[in-house]
Amino acid sequence: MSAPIGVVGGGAWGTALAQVAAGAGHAVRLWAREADVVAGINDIRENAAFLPGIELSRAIEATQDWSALADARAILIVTPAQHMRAVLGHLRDHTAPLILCSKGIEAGTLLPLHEVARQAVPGAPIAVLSGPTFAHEVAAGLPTAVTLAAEDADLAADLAALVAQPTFRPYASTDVIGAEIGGAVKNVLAIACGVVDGAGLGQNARAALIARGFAEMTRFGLARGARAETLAGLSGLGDLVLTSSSTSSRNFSLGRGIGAGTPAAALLENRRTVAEGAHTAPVLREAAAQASVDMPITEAVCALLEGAPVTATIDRLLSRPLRTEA
Ligand SMILES: NC(=O)C1=CN([C@@H]2O[C@H](COP(=O)(O)OP(=O)(O)OC[C@H]3O[C@@H](n4cnc5c(N)ncnc54)[C@H](O)[C@@H]3O)[C@@H](O)[C@H]2O)C=CC1
Ligand SMILES: O=C(CO)COP(=O)(O)O
Repeated sequence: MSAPIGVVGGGAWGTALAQVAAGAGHAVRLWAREADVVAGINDIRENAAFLPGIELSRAIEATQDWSALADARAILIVTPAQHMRAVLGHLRDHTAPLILCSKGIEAGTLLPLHEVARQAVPGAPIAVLSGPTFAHEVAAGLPTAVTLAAEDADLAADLAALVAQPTFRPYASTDVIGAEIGGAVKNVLAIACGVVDGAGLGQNARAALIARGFAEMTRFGLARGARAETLAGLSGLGDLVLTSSSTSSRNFSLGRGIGAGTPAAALLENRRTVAEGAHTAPVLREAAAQASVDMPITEAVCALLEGAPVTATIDRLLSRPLRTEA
């Protein structure tokens, strides 16, 4: 039997990706933080806390023991973005490729996650997997496609082949920063689209917001070295279209609640699942200011998360001076 695939993170997405890797024929070791998640996967083949209702493959072995990942041929990293550096500290001496599947930018350093991983695990080649992928659909075997990016084109192609299935199609890329920025920014834009929905502003407004949001993503991405075609691909526009129009998105749902009048703080209090956009928004605002990129939608989302009134925030966005579209 060949070496197993490792997965770090027993949330919805880590569990769904473990199911994908098992479906591609691999033994899978899934490191999870919660004892109840480990017991549920090993004993009744279900992650009831984060991915209920999906029967998990017997090829997945859950563990809380880091040494179980020692012989992994590749490790998928699927923790919330702001915990990634701490979690990677446990893998410091690993040399197997790490595939980062989280979406965000590190607070404080403003670093994209592949640079965090490079610092934390200096001997490991780094790749990024990102795209339109609601965990419950992927785990149920419904089809999708993702971007799998690594600076080394051969590594990207090898890792894509490692996890591919007919219903899970990775497209290899060498644009690592592009794949990361799309996923991070779309979560913030999904909150904004949820606000428009919750406030009852209509479908035209949401379409306009998606288009102007994509312009915002593109400005920021290009300033940080991303390629335009990556931003217009699966990990950028593809994921933006998905999450900006569905209540299956935690970020969209958070925005919808805010738009309907519930304070953001109340919606964020005591949640067990992660809405990454709420963590990314203030970091993105700071990174945009540092790069001198105008991101009015991101600023509006930050204001709403900080408790600004919905109507006044939307009025401010709509009363910006008229400008050219380009
Ligand atoms: N759920 C989805 O459909 C998708 C999620 N992602 C990304 O994957 C990443 C993980 O999200 P999900 O699996 O959905 O999470 P989740 O919301 O299902 O579960 C929360 C996760 O956070 C972990 N966690 C909480 N506190 C922690 C700490 N102090 N240290 C380490 N881990 C901690 C929990 O162990 C659990 O794994 C996020 O960056 C998300 O944006 C990406 C694509 C799809
Ligand atoms: O990233 C996702 C789908 O690609 C999941 O979106 P949410 O985190 O908003 O649920």
